[in-house]
Amino acid sequence: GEVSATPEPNESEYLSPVSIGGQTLNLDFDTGSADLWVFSTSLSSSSIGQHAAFDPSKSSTWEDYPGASWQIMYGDGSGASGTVGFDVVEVGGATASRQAVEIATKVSSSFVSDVNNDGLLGLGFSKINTIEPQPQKTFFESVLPKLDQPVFTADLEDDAAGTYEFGRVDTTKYTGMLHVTPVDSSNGFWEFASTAYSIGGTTYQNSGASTAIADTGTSLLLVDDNVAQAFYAQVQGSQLSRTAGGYVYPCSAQVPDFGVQIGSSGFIATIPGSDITFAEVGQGTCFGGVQGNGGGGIQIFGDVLLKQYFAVFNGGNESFGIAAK
Ligand SMILES: CCNC(=O)c1c(-c2ccccc2)csc1NC(=O)CNCCc1c[nH]c2ccccc12
Repeated sequence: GEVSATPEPNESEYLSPVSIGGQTLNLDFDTGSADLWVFSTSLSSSSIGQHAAFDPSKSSTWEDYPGASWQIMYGDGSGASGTVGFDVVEVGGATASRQAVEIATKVSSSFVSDVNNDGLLGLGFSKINTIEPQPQKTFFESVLPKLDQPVFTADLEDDAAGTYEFGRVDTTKYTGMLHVTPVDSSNGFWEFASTAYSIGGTTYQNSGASTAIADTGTSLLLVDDNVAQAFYAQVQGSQLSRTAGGYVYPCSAQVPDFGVQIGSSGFIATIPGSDITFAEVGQGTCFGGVQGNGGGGIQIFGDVLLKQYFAVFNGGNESFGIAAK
C-alpha cells in the first residue's frame, strides 16, 4: 500500500499523526533512532502536561510484553524509559498489526517541555532498538513486506508542513536526478560515506570523520569539528560560545553556502548561506545550523540539510538518495 503522513513542522521537528490502538498521537519521525515510544498515562500528570498520552487500558487490541523494558538516551542528554507492549499502529494508510509500542514511564524534562511531540517513531534499524530482553522491529520494518516498494520518503519543509510517504517514491516531488548512495546499516543508522565538503563553492577533502548519517530526528548539521572550524573561519565575527553551546555570529554576518558530500559519488548537497542560521540567541547574535559533532567519527546530517532536499530511504537495497525539489 501507499501511505502519506503529513507532519506538522514545529521549530526543529516534524510531527506526524499516528494511530495506536485507535488513539491518535503526534510522533516525531526519527531516522536516527529505532524506538517507537509514546507518552503514556503511567507518567505523572505534571509530566503529561498538554501532551496526548497513550492509555493501553483503553485499547482493545493492546497486548502486554511481560517483563520487557526499554531505556534510551540521546546525545543531547534527553532520554526516556518504560515498559513495552504490542498494538495496531497505523500511519497514513499502512498498518502494522502487531507493532512493539514502548510506553514511557519516565521522560526527561526536554521532552516534557516539548509540548508538540507525544513521542518518537524510530525509522533507523532495529539493531539499535533498546527493548530488553529482545530488540523489536521498527514500524518501517514491520510494514516493509506489505509495501509496493520497500521505501519511505521524507520531504521536510522549512515552515510549511513536510511529508513522509511509505511504499512509493512520488517522482513529482523532486526535480533532476536522485543521487543514491549505498548505506552501511551496521551501526543501526542510515550511514554513508562523506569525505568532502564545500564552502562558498570551493570543495575540500575531510580530514577527520569519513561517514555521515541521514537523521530526521536531529535539527542541526553536525559535521567533523575541523570542518565546522573551517566553515566559521569564513564567517566574520563568528566564535565558539560555550554558553550558547556552539558557533555563534552576528546575525548581520555574510554566511557562505555550505555543502557536504553524499556518498563517494562526488555529489555535494548544498545549503544556501541564507538558510544556515538556526536561531537568534539575543543581542543580535545568531546560532549556526552547522556545528561540530564533538569529535565522534560519524557526522549527523539533520534537518538543516534534509529540508533542502527530497530524501528516499530504501530498505530493500539499503540505500539513501536525495534530489533537489
Ligand atoms: C541531538 C539528537 N541527536 C543525537 O543525539 C544523535 C547522536 C549524537 C550522539 C552524541 C552526541 C551528539 C549527537 C548520534 S545519532 C543522533 N540522532 C538521534 O539520536 C536522533 N534522535 C533524536 C531524538 C531527540 C532527542 N531530543 C529531541 C528533542 C525533540 C525531538 C526529538 C529529539
